Amino acid sequence: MGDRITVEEHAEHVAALLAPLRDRGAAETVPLLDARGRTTADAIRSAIDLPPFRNSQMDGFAVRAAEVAAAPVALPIVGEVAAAPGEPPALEPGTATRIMTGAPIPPGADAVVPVEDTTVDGDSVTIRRAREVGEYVREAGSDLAAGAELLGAGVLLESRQLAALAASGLTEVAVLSRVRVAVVSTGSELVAPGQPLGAGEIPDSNGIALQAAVAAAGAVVVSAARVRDDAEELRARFDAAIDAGAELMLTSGGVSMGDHEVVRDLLEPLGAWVGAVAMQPGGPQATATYRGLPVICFPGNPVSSQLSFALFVAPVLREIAGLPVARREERAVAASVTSIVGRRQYLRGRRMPDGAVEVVGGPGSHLVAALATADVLVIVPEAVAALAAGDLVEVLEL
Ligand SMILES: Nc1nc2c(c(=O)[nH]1)N[C@H]1C(S)=C(S)[C@@H](COP(=O)(O)OP(=O)(O)OC[C@H]3O[C@@H](n4cnc5c(N)ncnc54)[C@H](O)[C@@H]3O)O[C@H]1N2
Ligand code: MOO
Repeated sequence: MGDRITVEEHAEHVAALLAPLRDRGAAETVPLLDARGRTTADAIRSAIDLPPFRNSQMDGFAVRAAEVAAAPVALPIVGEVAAAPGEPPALEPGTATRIMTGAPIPPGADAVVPVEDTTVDGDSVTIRRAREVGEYVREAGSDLAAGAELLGAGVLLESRQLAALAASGLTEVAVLSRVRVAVVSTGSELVAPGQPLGAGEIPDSNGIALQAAVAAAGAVVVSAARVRDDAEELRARFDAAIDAGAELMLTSGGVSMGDHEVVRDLLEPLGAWVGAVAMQPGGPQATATYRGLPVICFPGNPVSSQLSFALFVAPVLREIAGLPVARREERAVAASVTSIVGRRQYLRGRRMPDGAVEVVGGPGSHLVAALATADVLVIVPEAVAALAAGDLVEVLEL
């Protein structure tokens, strides 16, 4: 392991390795309910007017505005139109038609008087308030005309965009395809979460964290596994992941200085970069290509591995998926903290109602439970040895 490289140098290195994933240009068509959180691949035009027909905005009476201008005016009630299939008959001059919200406006009517402004007496209605032409009438295409752009390309689909697609009669949408990722947890001590723990064993929490984080970054996990500290087992797992369609491999563990560093053992002879980044947690890192595909290797400690994904891989995957990048902001630290000069320290923090940020847990990279109570990373620059309560720090939203 040579000199430590900077966080920015490592980020650039990872981004360069992942650059080929940006040019996939691939799209896939998915049902609307599978499209939430995905990004449109193309601009989409509505084939129909929104709303599709002229309809009432109120429960009330469809009238000719000119006939009620001198309100109060009594008109005979002729017929009723509900929000239901079918075309209403034309409004006879000198009459009013009962109408419900969303019901088609009868031909000839040009205004709706809400029921609150009327008095009904048998078959007659007294319109107590005049209305302008067009009042409470929702014109066809007044939201969006047929043929107009409903959504642009690169739009993140949330429930409101899906509603607009459904309203225009679509059942599916072309979205950017997701980067296919393999997650490999290395370590002979690892067992599946929930398995009884033998002596020296721990649950594989990095596997869960990384799979969930990959999905949150808009990519998809196509292969997830644990391997023991055995380079051939890791090789077989990479080969299986490639068979499963993986375009990117992420590993945790096995990159530091011990005697059983499986990631180093397999990848260093293949030309991997294995080194150290001037940060804590997350110092030991590695990058490689395996059979032409990028492999990004995170240190095994749970905080280190989650943090490394968030800093180096998530921004690239999110950009590819069209998702917004994590927010950074400045906050005052609630209490004094110390740091290691020469390392960028990523402390775990929680934003407080008064706007300050409190550091939770210690700096240790094994503190998986404390990380779960954090909502930001508190970034202490390399040159800073200590911060006093009230000092401003940059925080990165988790
Ligand atoms: N002599 C040195 N020792 C270590 C150094 C160093 O520079 N010199 N760096 C330390 C730092 S910092 C880190 S971080 C770790 C990184 O080591 P590895 O990437 O080789 O990770 P492992 O040794 O495999 O595991 C470290 C730690 O994390 C636990 N772990 C691993 N995988 C998982 C998982 N999937 N889920 C939950 N926990 C996991 C593992 O049991 C270890 O406790 O090296 C230090 N040592
Ligand atoms: O850098 Mo290690 O990730 O501190 O624990």
